[in-house]
Amino acid sequence: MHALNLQAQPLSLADRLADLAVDALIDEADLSPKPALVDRRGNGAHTDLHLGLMHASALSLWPAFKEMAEAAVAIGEVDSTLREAIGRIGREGEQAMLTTTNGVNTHRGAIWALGLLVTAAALEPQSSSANAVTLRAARLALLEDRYAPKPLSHGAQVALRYGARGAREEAQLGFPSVLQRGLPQLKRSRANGHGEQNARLDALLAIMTNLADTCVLYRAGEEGLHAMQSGAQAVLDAGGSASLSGRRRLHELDQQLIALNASPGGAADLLAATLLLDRIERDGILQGAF
Ligand SMILES: CC(C)(COP(=O)(O)OP(=O)(O)OC[C@H]1O[C@@H](n2cnc3c(N)ncnc32)[C@H](O)[C@@H]1O)[C@@H](O)C(=O)NCCC(=O)NCCS
Ligand SMILES: Nc1ncnc2c1ncn2[C@@H]1O[C@H](COP(=O)(O)OP(=O)(O)OP(=O)(O)O)[C@@H](O)[C@H]1O
Repeated sequence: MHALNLQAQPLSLADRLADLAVDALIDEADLSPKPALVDRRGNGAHTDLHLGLMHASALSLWPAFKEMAEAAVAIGEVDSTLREAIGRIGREGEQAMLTTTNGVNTHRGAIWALGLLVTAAALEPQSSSANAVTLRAARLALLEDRYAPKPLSHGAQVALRYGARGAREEAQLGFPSVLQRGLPQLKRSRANGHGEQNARLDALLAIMTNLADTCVLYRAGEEGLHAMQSGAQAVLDAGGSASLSGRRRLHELDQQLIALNASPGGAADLLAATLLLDRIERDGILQGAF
């Protein structure tokens, strides 16, 4: 008779990266109080989203992130074959998301940003600094996907109206909002002893100070975008989320953005990207993986 083998199986690299991506999405959704976004307190400016839906959506994306990482390992270099493979997997992931949420867009931008980063990380797990991973992700984002449909998405409408190129440009430039805003602020606020949740809120605010968020532009135009950028800067200038006057400003910003219907969904995606890259830098990808 054989004894039952209860030893945990080591995770594959793709399993580990999919875990990290889903964790980053759940950490972003749970972080509270985020201005006008879905969080533990409520639905922010959204009528069709809630926290349970964000969690279910994040979990539904695990197979897509795993498959993207596997494609990176199998193909092994940044080329059109890999670009088109992850494009197809991303679209399938989006269908899984829409099936889970009954047609509501919970994570479209996140599939794009985190999908590229997971793929880039899996390509060279030994080279996993945020700089190196975002550079590979940018090279992938610059390649054309011949099979990508070109719908008149909200982002495309905003590009026509305001000239903002949104999620695609952010990735093609190597995620400057993450490298130059989110990650440095996360580290600064941690170093100042502000506590992890406040450091994450400050990182989100730092991203919001400068982002041309197409969700905000679509819903609230340039007035909404200005309110988001200047309001986020005011919170940081007042001492950030950990200070009493920063908290007051953050509450005002939340109220103002909700009144304008200006939900910064693009900034939320880039916070999730920041958390993913921070975790990869701190813990490595290979830990727990083979
Ligand atoms: C590039 C994407 C995001 C489409 O962009 P587009 O601007 O046309 O679309 P849409 O308005 O639907 O949404 C973009 C989403 O990006 C996020 N976002 C908004 N502004 C920004 C910004 N400045 N920076 C980063 N993300 C942003 C928001 O969550 C927003 O909802 C993507 O969905 C896409 O084209 N996918 C095709 C499939 C593919 O190639 N996938 C690759 C798998 S990794
Ligand atoms: N915590 C969050 N709350 C709200 N949106 C988020 C959050 N995290 C990420 N997002 C991003 O915001 C986007 C959803 O924004 P939005 O609802 O404005 O999208 P839309 O489909 O363009 O608009 P609408 O709902 O007006 O049709 C998603 O693509 C998602 O990636």
